[in-house]
Amino acid sequence: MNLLIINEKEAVDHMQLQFAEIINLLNEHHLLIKTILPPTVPPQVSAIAYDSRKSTTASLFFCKGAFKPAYLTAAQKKGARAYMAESEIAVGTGMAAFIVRNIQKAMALISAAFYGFPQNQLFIIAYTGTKGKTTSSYFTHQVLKQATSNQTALFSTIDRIVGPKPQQEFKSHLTTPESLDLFHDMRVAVDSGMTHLVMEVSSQAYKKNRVYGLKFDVGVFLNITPDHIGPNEHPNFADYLHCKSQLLVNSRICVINAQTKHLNEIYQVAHGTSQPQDIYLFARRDFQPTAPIPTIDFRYQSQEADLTASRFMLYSRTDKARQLAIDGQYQLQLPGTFNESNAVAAALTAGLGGAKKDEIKAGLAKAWVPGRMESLKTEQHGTLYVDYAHNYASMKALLSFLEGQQPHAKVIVVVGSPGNKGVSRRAGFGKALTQYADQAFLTADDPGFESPLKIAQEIDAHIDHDKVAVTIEIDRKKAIQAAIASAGPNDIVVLAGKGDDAFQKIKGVDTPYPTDMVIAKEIVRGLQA
Ligand SMILES: CC(=O)N[C@H]1[C@@H](OP(=O)(O)OP(=O)(O)OC[C@H]2O[C@@H](n3ccc(=O)[nH]c3=O)[C@H](O)[C@@H]2O)O[C@H](CO)[C@@H](O)[C@@H]1O[C@H](C)C(=O)N[C@@H](C)C(=O)N[C@H](CCC(=O)O)C(=O)O
Ligand SMILES: Nc1ncnc2c1ncn2[C@@H]1O[C@H](COP(=O)(O)OP(=O)(O)OP(=O)(O)O)[C@@H](O)[C@H]1O
Repeated sequence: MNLLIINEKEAVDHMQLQFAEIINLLNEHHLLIKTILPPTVPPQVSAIAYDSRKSTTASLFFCKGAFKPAYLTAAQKKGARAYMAESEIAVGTGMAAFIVRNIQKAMALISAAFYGFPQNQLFIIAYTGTKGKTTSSYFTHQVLKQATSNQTALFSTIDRIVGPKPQQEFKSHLTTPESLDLFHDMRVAVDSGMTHLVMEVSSQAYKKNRVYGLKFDVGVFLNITPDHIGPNEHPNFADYLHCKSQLLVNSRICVINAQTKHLNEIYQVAHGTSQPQDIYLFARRDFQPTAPIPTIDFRYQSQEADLTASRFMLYSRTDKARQLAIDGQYQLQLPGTFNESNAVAAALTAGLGGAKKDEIKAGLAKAWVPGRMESLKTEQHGTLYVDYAHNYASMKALLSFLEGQQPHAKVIVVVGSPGNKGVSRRAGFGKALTQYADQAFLTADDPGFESPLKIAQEIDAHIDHDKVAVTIEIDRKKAIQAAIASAGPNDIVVLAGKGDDAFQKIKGVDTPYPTDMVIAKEIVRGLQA
């Protein structure tokens, strides 16, 4: 954390924004309603902030979201000289003020300008999709890291890597950072010599205008299934799809998984702003669309997939695909047929970013993602998997893959569902468990302000008890202990939903949690002793 502060200082020391530039930018985007410019206030800022706790002298303060006037007062006390908001704020009297139609859009534009439009100095690859964003981003990053001699940044749900030094790696708070943080981190990346950036773009990022005005070199649409629909996220599926599709509107080159649901709608969105020669589609070799779809550029075929690795072939099918020269056999140490699809997306985007076939092969062969399909083989209690599967689609993909690999194994799953979001996941877990599990331990997973017991009971209500033996154990560690203890040597134990998370979100507090894998290893050691 310390180094980020040092970098922040290095990065922002030379930054300044004139009020005239702010006004021009806001006017260009029809966002400015009114300015208040007291003659006593110097007409420029040398810092920007949206959090009073981080506000500094001579700064511009953005009043957004669940804002309280006390935050502006706090910022002013620290030397903020201007604020931007959607309406005038009485406690800001005496400060310069920019009243705007949409504070989130305005903040994104001003942040990009303040940090000197760092995006123009980066080749940016962005992923969206209900599932696979993090995995594909890690795959792509690991390939490009080698291909660019460690000059590729990564902004993912798990980590942000803003420079080549080990100290320039931080845990993420959001999948896609707030716009100000995003442009700040891009600036640091550019100043640290980064030439490429791989990032995840969530649907919320578009909903909340965190990436407003940002153009990507390559935008990838992986897949979409109902998720993130609820009071704090999207009102309905149409809104979710609309927000996700915006990535393609804002990308110079679009890459689309042709097996995604709503393919034709998604392709039309891409086609609205990109010519067909800039749109690449990929699908499995045996994929047979049930309705006419645009030409598929790449096909891939699984050659060998087991519980620890997979090998697949990639074939170009069009002239533009052939030009990338990435046909061939690839190997992954991450199991799961769905990961082949993520790897194809990574191979394509890395190729578009300048990586050569051999570099892609070498990068993918070594690629690894924290908390995604991590396995632990035990002597007496089968094979354990820690995986971030946390909705119906991912749980189905995971469990059907494992069942296909070991049809006779007993499948034991430990899972919970978060509170205050993704409520549809509860029914989804019930359905997937009924389809694929023999035994389920329902437990806590970021219960937030809800009762974890009530959430577990809701999942349970969607399980067919003739097919699955269910135990509710809210203490996650005890649930994992019971699941492992009940597994025989040839069984499969899946610890789902938390991946590499080192906390449980309980009543607004990130409560430290050792991670599923750390707990599993400790339990296995204890059982073997
Ligand atoms: C609903 C939503 O998107 N909320 C986000 C939003 O909150 P907000 O603007 O209301 O901010 P707030 O934290 O309530 O506080 C209000 C304002 O007062 C400021 N403040 C607060 C306290 C103080 O002392 N001083 C002060 O100035 C805050 O910095 C903020 O600017 O802006 C905050 C950062 O500025 C985010 O942390 C917060 O994300 C919440 C926590 C969140 O979890 N969002 C999820 C739904 C999300 O975005 N998820 C997606 C992934 C989903 C997917 O996989 O598709 C993501 O991209 O991460
Ligand atoms: N292409 C895919 N299709 C279906 N399921 C997938 C795919 N890729 C990964 N998964 C499953 O989804 C889980 C989450 O994967 P990943 O973290 O890469 O997705 P994500 O899009 O970043 O998810 P989230 O938005 O929930 O953070 C994995 O642990 C795996 O079980």
